[in-house]
Amino acid sequence: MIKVDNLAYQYETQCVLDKLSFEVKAGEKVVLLGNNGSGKSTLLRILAGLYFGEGNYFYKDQLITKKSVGKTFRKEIGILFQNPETMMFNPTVYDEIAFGLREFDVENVDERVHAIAEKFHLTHHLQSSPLKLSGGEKQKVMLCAILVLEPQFLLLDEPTANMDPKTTGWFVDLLSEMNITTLISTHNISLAYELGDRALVLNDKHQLIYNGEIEALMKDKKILIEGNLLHLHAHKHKDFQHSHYHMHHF
Ligand SMILES: Nc1ncnc2c1ncn2[C@@H]1O[C@H](COP(=O)(O)OP(=O)(O)OP(=O)(O)O)[C@@H](O)[C@H]1O
Repeated sequence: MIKVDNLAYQYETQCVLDKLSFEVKAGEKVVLLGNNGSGKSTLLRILAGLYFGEGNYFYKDQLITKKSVGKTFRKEIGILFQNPETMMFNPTVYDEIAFGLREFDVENVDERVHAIAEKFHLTHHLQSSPLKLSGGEKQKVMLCAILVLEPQFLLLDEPTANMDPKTTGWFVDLLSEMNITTLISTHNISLAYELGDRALVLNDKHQLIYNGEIEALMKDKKILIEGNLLHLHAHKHKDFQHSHYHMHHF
């Protein structure tokens, strides 16, 4: 579905993605792991056609450049930002969900908005201002606004960051039911298992240091440490000092 070849990106003089190459095949659910600032959000924005880096990015074998990005690409790719508020600009939840449908001249807007709101348990909020909802509810509204367009490639940036355990469980089930190619960034390594089959790991030097099965990653201490997913912690219990590895779940 997508192929990235030697992709690099820098903000002014700071390199934040260093020559990444990987593919995501149609139907796959891939988890993107890495420390704060390793470049995950930037990568997702490039894949959504919002930023353009060096190297090549192909979507369905088409080279994506500023010039080649068209309406079909925009409709087929859905991106959920880490902070949902940055995507909200409509007066009601209804309008927020309907916005993309109207923009792309999709038929039966009202029917579609109500159907997805019901699935997401948001019907009672349809006339509310989206900004007045809780963090987790805002995330749900923006996810609805994306999914109602039936995207083919879904980019999710820390989608569970604002969700409580129950909503996170609901979200994991939703994701596994959906048959959409997905790349999802998270810090929560224990969730990685439930969110996808394959993992990509970025290190602090913004390089791709792992591309493979999540199960094998969990056993690869070297990569887990380099990706800051595992740390050696020293503890003191009374007079006894010891240290052990500790997995970072959040
Ligand atoms: N608009 C910007 N201008 C300049 N630097 C930026 C900009 N956005 C991000 N950066 C820098 O680029 C680097 C990568 O940021 P990015 O948000 O892609 O990382 P991340 O892996 O998503 O981090 P986090 O896990 O904290 O969300 C960081 O050092 C960040 O400070």
